[in-house]
Amino acid sequence: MVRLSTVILDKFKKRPRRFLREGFKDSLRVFVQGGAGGNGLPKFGGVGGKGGNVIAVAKENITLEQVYKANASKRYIAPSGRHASHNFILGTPGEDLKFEVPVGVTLITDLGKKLGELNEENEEVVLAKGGTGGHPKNGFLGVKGEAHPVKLDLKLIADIGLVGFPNAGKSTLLKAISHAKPKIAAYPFTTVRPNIGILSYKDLRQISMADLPGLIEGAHKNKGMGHQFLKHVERTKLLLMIVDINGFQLSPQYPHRSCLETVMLLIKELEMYNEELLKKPSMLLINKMDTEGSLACFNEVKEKLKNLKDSFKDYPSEVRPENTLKFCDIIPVSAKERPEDVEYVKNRLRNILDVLADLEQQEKLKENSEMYHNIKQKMKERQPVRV
Ligand SMILES: Nc1nc2c(ncn2[C@@H]2O[C@H](COP(=O)(O)OP(=O)(O)OP(=O)(O)O)[C@@H](O)[C@H]2O)c(=O)[nH]1
Repeated sequence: MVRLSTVILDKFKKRPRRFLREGFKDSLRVFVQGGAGGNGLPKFGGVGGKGGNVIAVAKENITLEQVYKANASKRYIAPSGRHASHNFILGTPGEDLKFEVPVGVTLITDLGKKLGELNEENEEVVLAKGGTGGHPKNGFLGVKGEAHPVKLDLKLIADIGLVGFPNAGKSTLLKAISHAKPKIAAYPFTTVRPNIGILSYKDLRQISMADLPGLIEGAHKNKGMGHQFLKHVERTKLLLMIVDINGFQLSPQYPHRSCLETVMLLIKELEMYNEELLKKPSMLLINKMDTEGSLACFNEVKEKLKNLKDSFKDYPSEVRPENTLKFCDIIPVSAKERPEDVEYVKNRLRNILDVLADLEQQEKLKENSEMYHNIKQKMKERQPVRV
């Protein structure tokens, strides 16, 4: 009887949701320890070998999931240096232990010290230094290597970060505009991990776009998946916000939000996460413009969207952000029904990114010429005095 009820209970037991089991890993905590230095040999003045360092090396096309699978113990301990001996008066140093991590990882200790950021293929950061070998100054005793846990915090590097509440059409747009194959369904939270799509242009220019899911009203209070994915926006050059012209309602117990309210709420969530995000260049897409009554609705809100800050006063504080994003473009589209809209958006995105790149270049040149000017000035001041 007991067995029977266990079997029945087992059947109805809430199963873990698939996405929770196979979740996208964007952080991993590992333990690193540099090798100990070998002892010296006082009798002959021998010096012990230095311990090996633990080094993280950035690689494209590798995920944190793979890093974890490659070493489930999550311990990286570099070999020690050899002791000095009669035959080898200088102990052989321990080899460095290198392991691969994805490009885009920031390495932080538990005390919050940032050890480095890996943004380019083959870049390296030393996570734990090996100890020095024993020599006269340390009494010929090898020193232990550094040892501490390190958090590998992955922030995707994409040119464009796509944000919107669930069901707005993020996946539909990403699929239409790039080669990505995200899941699409008529219910919220289909996307539970960031998807990256590549926008390819005829002249072979490529732009990456990350669909950042899971954002809902109240995410800053850790509702839903909270701000889990918003950290990825920090590294994008352009924010692409997408909202449904018909507004949004998470579920019947939540209020229905109009299109304008949705835009405000999204800005509010970004602001609550990091107000610096509001300084990013951005573009707003009003989606599902093929649905009934959408044009009338858009004509009604168009001006308000252009002068968003002026509309704030008409809305309660729960909806209203303190500041706003400045949209370079506000474009009505149908991501699902009108490929021409998608093509237009694709070209506008490229134009904005190209302009941004030009500005960045000019800024760099200005900085450089200022730097040269300063150097010249300083050199003049320090010219040797002729007697
Ligand atoms: N009529 C219409 N439906 C659309 C349009 N774009 C998306 N949809 C539909 O809206 C629903 C949600 O689309 P998704 O692309 O999955 O939305 P999402 O924002 O990625 O949703 P999450 O994965 O929950 O974050 C799907 O049923 C789509 O077919 C559009 O332009 N017009």
